[in-house]
Amino acid sequence: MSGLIFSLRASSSWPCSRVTRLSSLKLSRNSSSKMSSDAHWLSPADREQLVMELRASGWMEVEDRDAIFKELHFKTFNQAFGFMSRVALQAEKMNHHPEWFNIYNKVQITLTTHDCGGLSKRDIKMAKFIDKVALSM
Ligand SMILES: C[C@H](O)[C@H](O)[C@H]1CNC2=NC(N)=NC(=O)C2=N1
Repeated sequence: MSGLIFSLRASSSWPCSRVTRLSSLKLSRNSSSKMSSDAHWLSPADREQLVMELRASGWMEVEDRDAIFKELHFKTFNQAFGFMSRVALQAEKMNHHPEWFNIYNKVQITLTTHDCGGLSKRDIKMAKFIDKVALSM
């Protein structure tokens, strides 16, 4: 994927400042009764392993956010929109929605879990689903 829209950090360092992470931890701890476990923040070890696996298929860490980003290119707008339709149905099924932007045959996707303010298992699951659908188009 060439021509990324903004600079990304393919970094192995921890993406959030400790203060940011502590405040989000308080957030997730306060609302944990409402959130299922897969919407909780990934542990540092899980995050490192799971994000490393996704990097292999073109996902990158977003600068200054605990989020992952990927730009997908399709042959036509119809293919891109068909891809987005399938992902949209999965997003509704999972109650986990991407932040995305479509320009003709390109789809830019950012995944993060708003309820916990960072990456959770839901983002990993959605990223793997996105890769599977993209390969089938
Ligand atoms: C109220 C609703 O269930 C929540 O806002 C869901 C909807 N979709 C979501 N999508 C994402 N990416 N993160 C969330 O935390 C999230 N929460």
